Amino acid sequence: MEEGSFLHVTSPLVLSVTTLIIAVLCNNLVRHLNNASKWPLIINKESVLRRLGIRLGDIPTTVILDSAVAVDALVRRADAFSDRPAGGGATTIISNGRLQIITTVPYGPHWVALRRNLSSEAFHPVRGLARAAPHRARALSALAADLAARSASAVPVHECLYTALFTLNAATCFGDGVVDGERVEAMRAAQQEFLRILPSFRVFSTFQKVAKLLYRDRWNQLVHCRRRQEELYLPLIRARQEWRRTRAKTAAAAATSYVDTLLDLEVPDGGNPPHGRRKLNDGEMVGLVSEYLGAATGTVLAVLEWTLANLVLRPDVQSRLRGEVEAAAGAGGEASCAYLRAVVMESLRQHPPVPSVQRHMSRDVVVGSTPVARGTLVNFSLEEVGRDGKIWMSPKEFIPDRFMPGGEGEDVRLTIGTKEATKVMMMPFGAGRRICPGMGYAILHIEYFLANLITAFEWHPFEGEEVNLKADHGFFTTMFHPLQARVVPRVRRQP
Ligand code: HEM
Repeated sequence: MEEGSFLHVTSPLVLSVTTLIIAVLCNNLVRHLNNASKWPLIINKESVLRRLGIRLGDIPTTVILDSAVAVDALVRRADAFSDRPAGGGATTIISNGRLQIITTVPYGPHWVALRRNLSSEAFHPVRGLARAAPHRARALSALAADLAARSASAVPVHECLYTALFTLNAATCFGDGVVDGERVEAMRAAQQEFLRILPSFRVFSTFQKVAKLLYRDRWNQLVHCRRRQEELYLPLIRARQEWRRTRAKTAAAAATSYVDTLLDLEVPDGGNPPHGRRKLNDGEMVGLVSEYLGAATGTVLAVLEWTLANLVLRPDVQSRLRGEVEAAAGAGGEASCAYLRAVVMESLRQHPPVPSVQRHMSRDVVVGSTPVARGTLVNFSLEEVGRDGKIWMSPKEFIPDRFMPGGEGEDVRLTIGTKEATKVMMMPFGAGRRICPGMGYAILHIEYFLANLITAFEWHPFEGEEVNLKADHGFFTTMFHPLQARVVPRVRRQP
């Protein structure tokens, strides 16, 4: 928890000038010392700045670990807890706040338009999710072939899942027929690199001019990443536009892609008269596409990898799950897969890929019994809620049965609105107005891939490769030691 660093307690004008001077001096000093020294580099800008009390990008933060307090704030007092910090995403940073994506846009009509478009248009149960079924089937069959081809050695599960999920999300994003394999691979590499370095761009979210001066290399890297995304995404957006124009008659039968919905969308123009609407511009489209590909791939991938790792460690859970899925398939898909859902819930409880959610206070509030000043960031830990020993029995153990009838988590729901807010034991998708709009899409894909991967293959530890559940807290929480497994194709019995 960072409390009121130097940058937040002095008048902004004095501060900017002082910081600018310190920044230039510090830059020169560090360069001089590093050039003069014949020893390996021991001084860096961060350490010098921190000693001077300057932490660019830091905002005073209050951390909330208690689920009841979190729900009270996020759900019951949503009016005060609806915004994330301004300038918190690459698109917003690079455009100096002019361009917004769903994650960063302040609560209001622009947010409503962007969010409704994703959850009600792109993820419409029939137009979006159901019509994307062929994309899902293709991605699964390519993944199964990839796993089978590698089954003689330790399978790098993360890598295989990444390729399959990114290809699937690129198809649901840009639509059928406009993305070829080579371009998907280039986009995957660019997006993976972008997410890897994204947390380091936080320094630009406050005092951007000073930060740009101090971290010029990092700024250039950010600009380079965005250019690369524009080079890759804009031609596909144009191709889809053209495809829609020429294939207008048959287009009604095709799946609605996210880009289709963005091309149709009109957002408030924020001008005068107040009710004017406008189309999205190129910068906004690139930002929204990047948000979609990043969120839809990284989260689902993390959940699948954590779940498979736990199944490798727990052959008993694995064979029970396989038995349930095969029985349901044998019954023509009529039977429900309660245990499958329980396994996914247990994985989300223990390993939420997004470990915390943030809200930025636009006025003074009290959270629990803690007064929180305007301008503060409130950080709600989702990880702590799911692992709270006061709520869960043996919280560190992987026990899907806790979500089965009679278990302590039997009634737990993931959608947390006012009705469900009485019994909140986990909230991996957040809560309140800004709860994740991709929940349905994510659960559909996690269960689809898990059910198929578990019936097509047996999952074992690979000799000499320990399954280690240590977490890597990057942009998403993933496995610090990516899963390497022995994946054995199963010979399915003929019905
Ligand atoms: C297992 C999968 C996923 C998990 C655990 C997850 C988790 C989260 C969490 C915790 C938040 C913040 C909620 C809050 O502040 O209260 C969030 C927001 C968001 N998620 Fe997800 N997510 C997942 C999948 C997806 C998918 C598939 C998409 C689709 C593109 C997506 C798009 C978004 C967006 C756009 C937001 C910002 C919503 C807003 O500010 O209104 N997520 N997600």
